[in-house]
Order: sequence, then structure tokens, then C-alpha cells
Amino acid sequence: MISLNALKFLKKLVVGKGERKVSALMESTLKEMRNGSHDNSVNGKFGFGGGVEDVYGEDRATEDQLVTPWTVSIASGYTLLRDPHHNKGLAFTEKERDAHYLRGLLPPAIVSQDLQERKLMHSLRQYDVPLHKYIAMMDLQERNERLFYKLLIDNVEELLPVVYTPTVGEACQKYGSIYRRPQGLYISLKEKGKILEVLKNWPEKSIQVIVVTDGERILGLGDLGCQGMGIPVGKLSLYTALGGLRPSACLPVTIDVGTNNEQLLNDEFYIGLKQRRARGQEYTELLDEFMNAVKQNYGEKVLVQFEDFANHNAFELLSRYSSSHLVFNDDIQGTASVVLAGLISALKLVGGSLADHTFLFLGAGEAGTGIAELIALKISKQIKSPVEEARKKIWLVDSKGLIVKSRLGSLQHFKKPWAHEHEPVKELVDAVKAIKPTVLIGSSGVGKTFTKEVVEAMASFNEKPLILALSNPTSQSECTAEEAYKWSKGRAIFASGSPFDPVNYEGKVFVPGQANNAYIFPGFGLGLIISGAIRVHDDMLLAASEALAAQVKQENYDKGLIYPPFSNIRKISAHIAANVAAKVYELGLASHLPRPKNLVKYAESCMYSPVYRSYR
Ligand SMILES: O=C([O-])CC(=O)C(=O)O
Ligand SMILES: [Mg+2]
Repeated sequence: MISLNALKFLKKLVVGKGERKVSALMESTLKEMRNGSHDNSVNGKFGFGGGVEDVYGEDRATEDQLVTPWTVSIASGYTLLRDPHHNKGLAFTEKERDAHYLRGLLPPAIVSQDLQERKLMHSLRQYDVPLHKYIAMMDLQERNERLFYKLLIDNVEELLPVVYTPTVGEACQKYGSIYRRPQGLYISLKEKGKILEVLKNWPEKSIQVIVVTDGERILGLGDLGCQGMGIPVGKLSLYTALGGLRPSACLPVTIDVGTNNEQLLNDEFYIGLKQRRARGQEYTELLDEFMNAVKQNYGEKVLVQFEDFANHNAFELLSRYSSSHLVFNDDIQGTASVVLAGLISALKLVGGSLADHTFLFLGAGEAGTGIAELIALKISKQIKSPVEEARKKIWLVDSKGLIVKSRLGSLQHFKKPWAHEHEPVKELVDAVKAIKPTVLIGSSGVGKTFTKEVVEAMASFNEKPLILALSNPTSQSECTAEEAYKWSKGRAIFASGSPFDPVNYEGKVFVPGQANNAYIFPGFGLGLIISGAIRVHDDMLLAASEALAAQVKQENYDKGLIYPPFSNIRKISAHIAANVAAKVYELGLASHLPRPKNLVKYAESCMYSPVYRSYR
């Protein structure tokens, strides 16, 4: 059997410098490899590996790629500088400049990746407007992918708010105006009947994670239609930076079935279909075709993460595909897992067990009911009683008031389990006074709803009220960190979905935590992928929560934090991945056998590194 290196050498000989078709000789060799012992892990373990590569190799020239229906282009010279996957800018060495026809195309200076990083961080810090920083980062991603990830990984606390929440929200609102190049696949109603072909147009073939949205509920900003693309792009950047998945294994997808956002429909710069949203059968058929095409094209181990769908579709899609595909809804399950981790960790500060607490939610959509359900599952396991019993400690308020038995007839199905016996209560503040929760969680997507009166009420019967303002972006946060500390006279334990700066209250500095699913999904996905999971199970979410909570250190608690800092996120993700993978193996849902002994070490060894490679 011919080795892969020999094959790459052959390919160089055959294909040469230009843009040519892959030869029949190579086709047959590849066929032989596919039928023989070759395991498709071209770059080592599941394609994560590292080392010295020739410019044609790395994680692009997989055998799959060589049999695409279109021409394989090989980068060299000017094309190499224009290829973001391989471009190193001024970091190309003298030898590389000679070997790859770069002489004269670059100024003479040769700089290290570290110096490039310092220069870029310096120029990013000159921008005052967050959206300008976002655009600069997107430009970098389009120009030099490894440098983009190096910046993001090394400066995660500074750059997360730039490429992700909250700035990504504004980017989506203005996506039509700032659109430069496609960063993911757009699948609209026009592609109905052709989705498999559309998937084949994407240049990367070994996809491991897809993040898909239909743009109907982008953060707490509502229906942004096709411009929701910023969300899958941002989430997948985090999959790589925080969870260590290869960028080429990540596919952002936006399903465009129209938008009901009048402003966008009347906006000449809008990039999506100018029609109202398709519903019912037309919608279902498109999603069905997409999910089937995904399985057909990438196999059953590709993870599909649903993101920012409106409630009605989010629950429906998750239940429809969870028994046939590897699917995960970040807003229902990822948010639930991160909040549960925060609660487990907060017990060290507030005392008692989960079952000793009373929970009140404002918001009974995907996030609210998802979190409530996972808390109930955890409590039911702890007190060894049915989940129905555990639910009694959890109360939800929606736009019509407290969810109570007398409303059962008119409630959507996902709210029904939370209808407890109680007289009707309309306002949140009255619900707080009546239920006397120890934990208040905001997940309604509506900002400024935790008023002074609400926070004061929480502080009147709790020594340390636990207040989580989860809605995103910052404009939709139920209250600010400063308000929570001020109105509770410095007693609240506070975390929020979007980041807030530390607050100085009467001489003491309080550091708010960020209860954002970004802590969970990258490590969770990594755990599924390294174990070759074929289905997601709720126990895996619990495993992720426990792993995250275990990463909070005394020095974090001392500052009032219930989450570890993001600066350690890669290590945290490895622990989450290991705990999730362990559960996948335990449940018999793993397809990568045998189980590695040390799963943390294994997860770490699988992670993508953004350090430049040497090109022969
Ligand atoms: O994107 C985020 O920051 C968290 C999230 O999933 C959402 O708010 O929908
Ligand atoms: Mg989301």
C-alpha cells in the first residue's frame, strides 16, 4: 500500500504548480486506499494532528477532497498568499519563499508569529467601536486563519466580546452592509431539492460539526433572517479556539426561509430572501431535506448544533432528529448545562444542596424550560425521586405571569410541566414576593426586567440572592452587574449571559461571572467527537456541568465568581470533553473504540494548534 506522504509527493509531480485536474492515476490509488487499510485519519487522530507539512497537505488534501467533482487547486506563489488556510504573511521563511515562488511578492522582513500577534493586537486596540474590531477580526480570519486563532486563543478574554456576544449581535443586525465573503453555506428555499449538491459545493469535506440557524431568534434581538449567519460563524470560531476543533472541520449554515422582519424586508442591503417566513410543510420539508443530506454527505457522526431558532421550531427540531441524528440545541441544552454548572458551583457560597433551593425564572422559552428541566433532572437523581417531584421546586413566569395550573388549557406544550398549583400572579415582582425564590433566573430575551424592586425583594429574604441575567446581548440583559450589586447592597451573587466589567461597590471589587453556553458547547462537542458519539443523551449534559463546576477554584469564589475565568478555557474544555466522552462510553453510544485510558490527556492531544507549520 502506498503511504500518504508518497501519495502527496506523487500529487505534487502530477499536479505541478498550476490548477489541473487530479489524474486518473491518483484517483485509482485513492480508491485503493479507501478500499484498503487506510483509515481516513489523514492527519493523525481524527484529523487533528500536527507537525511539519508540505503546503499541499495539512488538513485540506484529504482523499475525499481529491475526488470532488470540481478542480482541486494547489496554492503556490501569489495564490498561496491569498489562501487563508496556508498564508503566513511575513512569517514565511527564506527557504519557504524560495520553494513556494514567493520571492518578490513579500517585503524582505521576516517576522515571527508572535510579533505578528503583537502588531495586530496593538492595531485592534486603536479601534474604539466594537464593530470595527469585529470587522478587523473577520478580515484577519479571511487573510490568515492561523494568526486569527492564535490571537483569539492567546487573548480570549479580550477578544471573546469582539468575535462573539455582544458584538456579534450588532454584526448580524448590520450583516448586509458589512458582508464581504461567504463564511458559511446559505441554504434557501431556492435550493430546495438540491441541498445535497449545495453541501458538495463547500470546499471542505471532512466536516465534524455544523452549527445551523434559521435566523428567527438571534440572541435576544429577534428575527434577523439570513443575517443570522454571524451566529454560526461566531460559534464555530469558538469551537476551534475554545474547544480545539480543526477550522476545516467546522461548517456554518444558515437556512433562509424568509424573514418577518419588516425593516429587513425593506432594506436594500438585505442579503436574504425578500419574503415572509415559510411555515408548516414547506419549512419542514426543507429542514428534512437538509438533515438527510447532512447524514448522506458526512455520515452519522457529524454533530449538528441548532442555534437561535424560535421556540416553536427549536423544540420540534430537537425532538424530531434526536433519535436519528447526532443533534444538540445550544440554547436549550448548552445554556441549561452552563447554568446548572453555575448553580452547583454557587452552592459553595450559598450553602445547601440543589434540592434545598427554590428557583424562579422570568422567561419560559427554550433557555428557561431547558435549564429548568436539567435542574429538575439533577435534583431527581440526588433525592432519588421522580422528576415530577423535583419540578415542584421550580417556578416559571412568562409574558402572561406566573405559570399556574389554571392556565394549563392555553399553555404551549413545553410550559405545561411547570404549571403548579397557585393563584394567578401577573407581575414578576409579585411572583418573587409570593414564591420567595433563592435563585432568580432571567431568560426572556427582554432587557431591564429585573428592576430595583425585584432585586430588593430578592435581597429582603436571601442573605446571598443568586441572580442570573442570561439574556443577550448586553442591551437585553435583565439587569446590569452594577445594578445587581448596588440594589442588593453588595450581597448578590451575579452572573450574566453577556460580559460585564468588574464593579467597585463601596470599596469592594465584585467580578461578575459570564453564564454563557460558550463554556459548554466547545468542550461538549469535542467530547462527542473524540468518542465518536452517535447520539446525545441528557446525562452527557450533566457530565459537562459537573466538569465545569469542578474547575472553579477558591480564588474565583473569593471574588464572587461562580465560573472559572475564560483564560483557562482550553484546559476547561478538555475536562468537559473528557467527562462527556466518559459518559458516551459508559452509555454504550461511542463508536471510537477502544476507549482511551486518560481521556483528559487524549482530549488535549486532539486539540488544534494555531502555531504555523513549516512548509517543505
Ligand atoms: O450566543 C450567545 O451568547 C448565547 C446564546 O446562545 C444565545 O443568547 O442565544
Ligand atoms: Mg444561541
